[in-house]
Amino acid sequence: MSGCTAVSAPGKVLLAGGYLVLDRAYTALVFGLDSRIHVCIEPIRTRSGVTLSEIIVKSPQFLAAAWEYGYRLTEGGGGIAVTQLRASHDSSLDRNPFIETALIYALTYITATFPQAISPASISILADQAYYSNPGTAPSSTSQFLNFNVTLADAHKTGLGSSAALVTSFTAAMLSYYLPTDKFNVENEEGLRVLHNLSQAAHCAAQGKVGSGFDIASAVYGSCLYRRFSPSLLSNMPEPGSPSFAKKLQSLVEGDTWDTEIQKAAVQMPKGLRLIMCDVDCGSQTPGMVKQVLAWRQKNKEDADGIWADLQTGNEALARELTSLATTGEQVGASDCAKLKDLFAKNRALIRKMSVASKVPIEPPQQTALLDACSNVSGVVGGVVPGAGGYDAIVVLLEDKEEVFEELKRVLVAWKVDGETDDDVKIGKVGMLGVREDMVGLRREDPSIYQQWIASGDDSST
Ligand SMILES: Nc1ncnc2c1ncn2[C@@H]1O[C@H](COP(=O)(O)OP(=O)(O)O)[C@@H](O)[C@H]1O
Ligand SMILES: C[C@@](O)(CCOP(=O)(O)OP(=O)(O)O)CC(=O)O
Repeated sequence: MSGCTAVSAPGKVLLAGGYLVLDRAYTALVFGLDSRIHVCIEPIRTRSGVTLSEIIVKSPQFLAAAWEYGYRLTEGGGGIAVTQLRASHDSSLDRNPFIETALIYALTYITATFPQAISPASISILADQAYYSNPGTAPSSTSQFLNFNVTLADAHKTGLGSSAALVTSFTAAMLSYYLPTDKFNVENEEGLRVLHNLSQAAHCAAQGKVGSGFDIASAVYGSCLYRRFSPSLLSNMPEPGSPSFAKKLQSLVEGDTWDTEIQKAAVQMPKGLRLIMCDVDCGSQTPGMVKQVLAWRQKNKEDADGIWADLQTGNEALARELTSLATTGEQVGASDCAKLKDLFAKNRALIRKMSVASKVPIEPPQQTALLDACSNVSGVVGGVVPGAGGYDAIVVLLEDKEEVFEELKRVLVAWKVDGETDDDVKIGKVGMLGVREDMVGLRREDPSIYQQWIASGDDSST
């Protein structure tokens, strides 16, 4: 595994501050998770010694998940352009916009910062199980990763932020591989700042929209209190390939115009507590929730400002209480959690107020019933619908004890919704995801953990 560079980035859960975080006047509490997306990059090895001018990207846990790119420096400072290559004449092009955009942005930044002829490379992506609910199979008893036996399009995502973790670890792996450590190092603050800014730019470009970016922030920095960057920073970026794109990207990424605020110390997990994520199977999903909430807010400024201000106060109090319990360093038990319980209940009431007023099912009645049932389990502190809310997930804070975990699991496994609901949405099975919070963001990995996955990455056919 010599010449290999490997990193991983965590998934996320937005415990508090959904919708508010879209506006710089408010903040959000985001927890990184212990489910990670790993990226390993190495020189392309060929038996014949032929050198290919290609970057090959593979996601070997999925069927037919390989993307090959040719690359060239464009004229007029437009940066690096990539062309996806077909595996054979008759095969169709299966594009992966997140990989393609991260590749263009990373190569453009690399060549602008440290001009060089980009050497061919092979990149492997490996995701921890919890990102997808498809049952995987282990290729061997020692493998940390599973084969999902489906294509990426058929994989069922659990909403942990796979594209943000992917873009962040892909970008970090590329920059670490092609740049000398005095130009980029994930182990120092400046390296993380560059990684954050470049990953935000690439992720927004791939998504075709500028979101709050909390998912990229937690992929880079781990759990934190997050205040977003001004959206105008990215909405004014030119298209890749257009004149001076490379210089503009470099000065955007390295410049001091970023106003993101990351407070790591303000979000902590007390000793003796943990988070659990639950995936809810449901018959329908509500598209455009963000659009609808923001449209309602614009038309009902006064009502919305009141709810937003109360939620912000509650969210800050929640962060303060978690941090204050954590900083004692003492084991926290049920008797220490009365204030936390109260804060969860108050925040949920405000979210329901927002939900009813905007007519957007952020915490719909089906989720209220489920969260109430979870909150009644002895040892559970509270739960909320994370992020944008809706029908498909909940996050629960509980005492980190086997018996609490088992009792919660029993309630969830048996969960079914009886009776009619106004919106005709039935939530089905509720599953616990094998994840918990993790404070650590992007980190280097030992490439030997991928050995059995990337041995097949050798391009021995050429
Ligand atoms: N393991 C993976 N390998 C390659 N691409 C991936 C992988 N996981 C996610 N992606 C990319 O990210 C996209 C999913 O992103 P998105 O819809 O934003 O979901 P999420 O909410 O999980 O970020 C996929 O369509 C694919 O392009
Ligand atoms: C509404 C939001 O503030 C939070 C959405 O959080 P989710 O965790 O629900 O997001 P997805 O992973 O994109 O589904 C929008 C934002 O901050 O961009």
